[in-house]
Amino acid sequence: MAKNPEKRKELTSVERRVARIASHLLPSISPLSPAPPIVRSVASAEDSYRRVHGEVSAKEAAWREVCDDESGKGFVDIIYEKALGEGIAKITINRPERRNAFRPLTVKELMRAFNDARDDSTIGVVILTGKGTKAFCSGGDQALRSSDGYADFDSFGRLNVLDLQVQIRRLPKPVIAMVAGYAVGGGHILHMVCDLTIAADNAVFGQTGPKVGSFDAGYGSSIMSRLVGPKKAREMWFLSRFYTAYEAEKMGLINVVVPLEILEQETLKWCREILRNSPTAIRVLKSALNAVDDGHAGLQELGGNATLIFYGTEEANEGKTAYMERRRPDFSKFPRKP
Ligand SMILES: CC(C)(COP(=O)(O)OP(=O)(O)OC[C@H]1O[C@@H](n2cnc3c(N)ncnc32)[C@H](O)[C@@H]1OP(=O)(O)O)[C@@H](O)C(=O)NCCC(=O)NCCSC(=O)c1cc(O)c2ccccc2c1O
Repeated sequence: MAKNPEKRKELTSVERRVARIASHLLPSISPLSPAPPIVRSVASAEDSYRRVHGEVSAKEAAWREVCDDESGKGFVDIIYEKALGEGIAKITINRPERRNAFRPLTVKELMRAFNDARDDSTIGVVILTGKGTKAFCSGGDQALRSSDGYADFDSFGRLNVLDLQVQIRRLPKPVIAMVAGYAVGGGHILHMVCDLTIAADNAVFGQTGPKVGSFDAGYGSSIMSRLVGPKKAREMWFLSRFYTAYEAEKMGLINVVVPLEILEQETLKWCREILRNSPTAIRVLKSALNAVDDGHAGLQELGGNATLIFYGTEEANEGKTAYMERRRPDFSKFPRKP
């Protein structure tokens, strides 16, 4: 035992730290001994991390409908809402009589709402969902399918949901798919391009393309393969079966399954947890997690974030100020960090 009181204090502090770390670790399990019951230690339940950050509220949100955006066109196929006093936007596909199948107009409105949520600096997270409990989205409206895509009010067809997929992927805020009922066909791809998926226990997931003469060889294939692995992705596309929420969770296709009755409550909790965290950290992480798969476009997004952060520094400001003052910039005081 150290005699010096300072040294003794230091030793005690080290011992306490080691004990705290040890309490977070599971005991090692010998292959011969039965697995010990996993007991959550009181210490870890009351650690400083939890004391500081604590639980988020599970209260209902006070939704305020956004009836229009700067285009002044209003919304017909979607409902766009923002939670009063919270940084949460909710975009709902509102065609329940068609199991929330999308037509070109639906997609255009979704893009306008996502654009608004992106530009609104009070919004930190966006929920995408479907009206009612029977479907999140059943994909493209097959009644409007023509030889060149989907046509509603135009004399030509479109596959404009592909632009929406890219928009969600590049949105610098997390997008959460809140899924009740069917998420199939192009609707299944929409949940996959979202950052997180929270599913009700009645949710059903799957691709239908090969049964209805369609396929998505873009994100619909590549992201799926990333999520569930190449073998399972082949199974999902080639057989075009449907999967329960629990099967989807096991496959890594979604984040969590909750009872239908608490779907929105749980989604709001996830939103609130995200909103407590650093928006810049979340923004850069989203682009970093996508960068490797999105090639040049992914790097551009990640690189743009680096520029955005750099513009806030004194070093970057010296460059701009020198230009404005018609003088040579002096970067000599900025360290070349190791
Ligand atoms: C989703 C279902 C499994 C639900 O079955 P359920 O028995 O519960 O309900 P009904 O079948 O009776 O449907 C009620 C009502 O809704 C209509 N409806 C449902 N889905 C659609 C739809 N996608 N298009 C049009 N209409 C739909 C249905 O006809 C009923 O109407 P009533 O008038 O009879 O009441 C089941 O509905 C189902 O299997 N739906 C079809 C799913 C599907 O195949 N979707 C299309 C896949 S292809 C696609 O989405 C797609 C779109 C794109 O834009 C792409 C772009 C680029 C590449 C690929 C794309 C792509 O693949």
